Amino acid sequence: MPTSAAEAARCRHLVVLGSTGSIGRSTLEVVRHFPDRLRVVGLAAHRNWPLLAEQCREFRPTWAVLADASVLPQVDRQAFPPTTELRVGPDALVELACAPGVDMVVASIVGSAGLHSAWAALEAGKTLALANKETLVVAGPLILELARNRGARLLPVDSEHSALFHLLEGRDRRDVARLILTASGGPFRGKRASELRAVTPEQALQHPTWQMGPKITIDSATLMNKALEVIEARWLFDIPADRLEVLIHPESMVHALVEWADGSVLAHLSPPDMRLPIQAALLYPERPPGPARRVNWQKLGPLHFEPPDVETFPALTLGYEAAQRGGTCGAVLNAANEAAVERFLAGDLAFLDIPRCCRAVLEVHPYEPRPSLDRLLALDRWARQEVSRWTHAHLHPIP
Ligand SMILES: NC(=O)C1=CN([C@@H]2O[C@H](COP(=O)(O)OP(=O)(O)OC[C@H]3O[C@@H](n4cnc5c(N)ncnc54)[C@H](OP(=O)(O)O)[C@@H]3O)[C@@H](O)[C@H]2O)C=CC1
Ligand SMILES: CC(=O)[C@@H](O)[C@H](O)COP(=O)(O)O
Ligand SMILES: [Mn+2]
Repeated sequence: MPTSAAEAARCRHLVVLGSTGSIGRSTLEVVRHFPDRLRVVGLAAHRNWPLLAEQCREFRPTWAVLADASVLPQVDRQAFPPTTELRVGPDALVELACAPGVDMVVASIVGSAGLHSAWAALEAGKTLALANKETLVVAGPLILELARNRGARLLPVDSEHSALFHLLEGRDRRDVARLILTASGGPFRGKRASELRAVTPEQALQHPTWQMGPKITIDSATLMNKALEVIEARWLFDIPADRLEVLIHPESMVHALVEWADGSVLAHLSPPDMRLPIQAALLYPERPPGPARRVNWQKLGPLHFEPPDVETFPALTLGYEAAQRGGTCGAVLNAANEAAVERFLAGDLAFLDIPRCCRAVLEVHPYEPRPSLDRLLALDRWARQEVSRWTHAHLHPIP
């Protein structure tokens, strides 16, 4: 806790949305490391009330939210400290995102379910530490316009985008030739499509370098994560898709590179540890020593780079197409992918069907170049129904 008035004034008041997930838990590790600089005033989860209660007992926030109200009958209110007000439902989540006295909102809910609360935080002028890439994939231009209009700062947490944000800071964007995002290649790097027909969720959930939640881990295996990141970067850095490149880098030590017009390249290196980009956002613009692992240059060994295999991993091509066309494409691709990943994890869809199904939905969707937020949300619902139809029409036993 801050000990003087000066320290208290420097202390940032945080709300962590999705505190029970992988990014949420890493965020709380960073907070634990900086008790004088960061104070948690609100925590939110979907249904995992035992972990939320444990986090509340440690961090003593003013508010806690469970976004899924149907979990309420199971909740033991005595598990929460009496000083924490527990609220339930999606409206409570949105209210928490714009609560008074909150400086920064960490958006670490997974999927487009995180969009409303991220939007509310920006609308209220809060600084948004954005891990939830789907918010920008679905509604990038609207989100950036909102942030501009409200004078709200948007700090990327996604490791590649955090790296690019810091590499580009203070530089003249007109001198950028290309932005390069690295990808680990996932657990199936080097495989041919014919070897991936019978992939199980357990195999696809074995990420080689990062410990993450299930949805993004499957996205890494299909390379859809990089597809979403191309769209995220397209809006965040206002750069056309043909100047965004993806490079497979299995060590996940280099997160992004900026190639300047004169041919020089700046790279961002750190071990694969999300506590670093999270800390960079929470304490921005300062970079004090924190809990993240550091590069050991003596033991680092060789770093490898290779082009992505888009024949085996066609999701990446979908990302480029959606980034180029813009409009409704991001929302439709994202929702189709979320629904397809859910079905794959449930055993209803084969691994190779994830990008096939996404392409089919993207191709038949009623494209609009400048959709409203309501239209994007309607298309999100529509795309999920289309995935259901597609799955039923293509039902075949998974070998
Ligand atoms: N994990 C990582 O290293 C990285 C993640 N990201 C991005 O960060 C986001 C979070 O990822 P990750 O932490 O891995 O995901 P997890 O699945 O680990 O955590 C998701 C969190 O969101 C909550 N949640 C899920 N659905 C809802 C909902 N409908 N309403 C409210 N809350 C909900 C979960 O609550 P509950 O526990 O109760 O289910 C949980 O707290 C994603 O957008 C991902 O792409 C980006 C870069 C790296
Ligand atoms: C940690 C992070 O930012 C993830 O988005 C990561 O990039 C996923 O790994 P892949 O590089 O395999 O997609
Ligand atoms: Mn990333």
